[in-house]
Amino acid sequence: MKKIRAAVVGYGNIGQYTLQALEAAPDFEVAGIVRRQGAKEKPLELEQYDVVSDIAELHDVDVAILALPTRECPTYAKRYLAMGINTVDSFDIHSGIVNYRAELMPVCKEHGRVSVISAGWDPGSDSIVRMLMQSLAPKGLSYTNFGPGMSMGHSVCVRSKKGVKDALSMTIPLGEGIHRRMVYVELEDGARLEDVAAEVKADPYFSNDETHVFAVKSVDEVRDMGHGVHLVRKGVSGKTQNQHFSFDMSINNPALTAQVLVNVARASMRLQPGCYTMVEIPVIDMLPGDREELVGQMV
Ligand SMILES: NC(=O)C1=CN([C@@H]2O[C@H](COP(=O)(O)OP(=O)(O)OC[C@H]3O[C@@H](n4cnc5c(N)ncnc54)[C@H](OP(=O)(O)O)[C@@H]3O)[C@@H](O)[C@H]2O)C=CC1
Ligand SMILES: N[C@@H](CCCC(=O)C(=O)O)C(=O)O
Repeated sequence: MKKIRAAVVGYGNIGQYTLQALEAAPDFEVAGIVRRQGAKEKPLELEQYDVVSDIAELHDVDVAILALPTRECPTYAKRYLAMGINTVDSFDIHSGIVNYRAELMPVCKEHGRVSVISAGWDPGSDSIVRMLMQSLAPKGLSYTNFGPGMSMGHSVCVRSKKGVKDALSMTIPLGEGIHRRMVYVELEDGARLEDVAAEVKADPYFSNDETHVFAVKSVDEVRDMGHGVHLVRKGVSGKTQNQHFSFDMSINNPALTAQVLVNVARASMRLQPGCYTMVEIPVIDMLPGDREELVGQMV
């Protein structure tokens, strides 16, 4: 069977784990890696692959996996869809997802392509669990409690601020879906901690949460990419109260995000043109293998 040709766009944390997930998948082949610096200083593990600065230099790309800072995803997605390439990304600004989907929908329709947005673990697989729990007890309360662990999205956001060389944002659960942000920054020479802290606290990624910013000598010495979630719902099924559901996981953040991106890249090849979030995709389309066999094994 013909393999799906996927390009990895951006070779940071998620990009590196995406390459591993593609190499482990039976139905994919790597079309190449797109980096801002192209093939300059090509890492050893990329020796066998085309590394380019523009996706147009790669041939027959079915799907581009955008392993980019969230705020860069819309620009790249629109360009690639217009080139006839499906896109998937892990855009994680929850309040921006509806608008982002509306922005990409006409582009997908015009070019007959598929984009799966906000696919990771949150937003992403957690969104499916939240929706399933809500359907099982339509009345009630749900809470998503993260961590403690490293948020890649929040860390990327802090790294984009002037005067920041490197950053780690840890998410600390306070209960009932409330979190504290502990941010560790390595500053550029001459940068002032109070200026950086003010910019971070004003950013929509942080502005709704209690946030503390600390300067450290080396972010590398304090970084651990573990994370997790405890999702709970207590509510009412039909007219019966006190139904209690929970979902837990403890994970390596970029490894899980990358696996989900590969799963939705696969699903993108099976969907009608349009822009989708994960809750809109049949879960079975995210797995490799024969549909009948999967139904037989897992239903
Ligand atoms: N939905 C979810 O569950 C999750 C979502 N995420 C999202 O994944 C995103 C990426 O995280 P992570 O991999 O840790 O980030 P990194 O910073 O490690 O990697 C991003 C890569 O994108 C490229 N890049 C950086 N800046 C720009 C720019 N301005 N324009 C174009 N390309 C750029 C670089 O690759 P190169 O130098 O090769 O060009 C960089 O290494 C986060 O922003 C987060 O929102 C992460 C985890 C979970
Ligand atoms: N989008 C997150 C994954 C979910 C955890 C989270 O949102 C958080 O720690 O705040 C990330 O970028 O790591």
